[in-house]
Amino acid sequence: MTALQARWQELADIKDELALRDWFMGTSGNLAIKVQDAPLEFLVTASGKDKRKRTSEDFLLVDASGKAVDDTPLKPSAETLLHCEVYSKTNAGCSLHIHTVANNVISEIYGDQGKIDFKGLELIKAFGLWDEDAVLTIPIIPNHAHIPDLAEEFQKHIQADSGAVLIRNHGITVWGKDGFEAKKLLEASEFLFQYQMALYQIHSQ
Ligand SMILES: CSC[C@@H](O)[C@@H](O)C(=O)COP(=O)(O)O
Ligand SMILES: [Zn+2]
Repeated sequence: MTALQARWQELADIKDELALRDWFMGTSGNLAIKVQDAPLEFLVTASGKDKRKRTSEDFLLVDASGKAVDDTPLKPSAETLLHCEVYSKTNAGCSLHIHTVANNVISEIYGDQGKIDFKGLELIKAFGLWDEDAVLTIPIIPNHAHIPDLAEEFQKHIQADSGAVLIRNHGITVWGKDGFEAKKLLEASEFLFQYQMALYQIHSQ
């Protein structure tokens, strides 16, 4: 199996798992996985597809600028530039972006603060935060419609080889060493958002 085939299968399996959670409503979401460095090439989801279906046209290979490497009628995700920022600034191997009700609601409630902090919750350990008084901060950025502007805003918050950024009333992008790590951060983030939303509802009664 070539590196390309191995990464394709890895990303297709992640896509299926996220689809089972119903995390691709209305064709939203996009996924990427690095295939090689120097020159950088990564697989990214084709734009506008029903990501619950598994087909041979789900992904295409793009370069560091997000352009298709091969001659193909497929269009890279509209948000490919965000994935480009991740791979150009870190050693991450996988980046995932989804829209959920919980991540949208949390991004709106805490959007004016530009971040949300989580403290004293077991699941922040998924981000490597093991100390009792550790705080997980997830930045929240404005949802610029112009993707180069969004990518510019987004890249300011890429400070490590793994992380997460919320885009206000849009969704979340996470990245990690490989598919397993990125999916772990995504699931942990969504747990934390659902928890916070439930708490908010109780407190506002
Ligand atoms: C159809 S709503 C979602 C899109 O506008 C976008 O935010 C998204 O996540 C998916 O776009 P795509 O171009 O399919 O990768
Ligand atoms: Zn999106």
